[in-house]
Amino acid sequence: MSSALLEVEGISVVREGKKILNRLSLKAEAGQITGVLGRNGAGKSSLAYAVMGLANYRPLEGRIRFLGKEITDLSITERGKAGLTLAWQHPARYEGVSVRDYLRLSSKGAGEKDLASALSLVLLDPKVYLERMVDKNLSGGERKRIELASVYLMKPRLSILDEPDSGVDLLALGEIMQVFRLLAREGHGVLIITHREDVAAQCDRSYLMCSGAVVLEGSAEAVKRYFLSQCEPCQEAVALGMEGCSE
Ligand SMILES: Nc1ncnc2c1ncn2[C@@H]1O[C@H](COP(=O)(O)OP(=O)(O)OP(=O)(O)O)[C@@H](O)[C@H]1O
Repeated sequence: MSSALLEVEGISVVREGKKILNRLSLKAEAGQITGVLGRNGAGKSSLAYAVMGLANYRPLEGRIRFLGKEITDLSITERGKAGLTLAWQHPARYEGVSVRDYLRLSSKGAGEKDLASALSLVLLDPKVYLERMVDKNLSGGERKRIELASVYLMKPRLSILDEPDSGVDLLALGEIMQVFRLLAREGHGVLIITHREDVAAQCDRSYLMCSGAVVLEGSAEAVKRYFLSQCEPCQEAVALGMEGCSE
């Protein structure tokens, strides 16, 4: 039996008559950071939604397996219970909820010390931030970091992180990658969705996506090189009748 935590096998998703995922296959292993790299519009977020089971992203063909069991027809809630979590590209705001309560919700049983150390991991001072509200007064980057702290406390079997660097400055990025590394070292799986080759390069393995399909799989460094070499795999995608990237 395969050891992969997540196995996506040949899924296709159509939205408003457009095939946004095209027989896409990939795997994410426990204890590893897997990257999905692609330009804007490649279909990365759609892949995350399909894996999480959002209603409009049910595959027309193919299947998704998690921990060896088929989950293609499971609801979002059932997938969450099985250990899948998605940190959205744009984190939500919760008016009237303090950072402390928000973090507590994500991890039953976490004590004050755990909350503080999770905030410190994402470079936010617990003395300042535990009392703040998860509302519009937090900057986008602060909310993003708080969401990542909550994922760290939750410790799902597989965290899917959609553009975890968005709104986060370059200096903090290296530290934040360390949070994912910690999760992987603890045996959890991490799937990072990104359009930045420097983020993908820090993963253990990566996939390059173009026009809803995986066009290259390999070491993160190799995928980064391909991506930077004017995205040659895109030419292959075009040859297969897909749209290819616009650039
Ligand atoms: N509901 C929808 N109806 C029509 N087209 C859609 C819909 N959702 C997504 N798409 C299209 O599918 C393609 C993939 O979108 P997706 O958001 O998955 O890309 P992405 O790689 O995450 O992009 P970005 O890096 O800009 O976030 C895009 O061309 C997008 O316009």
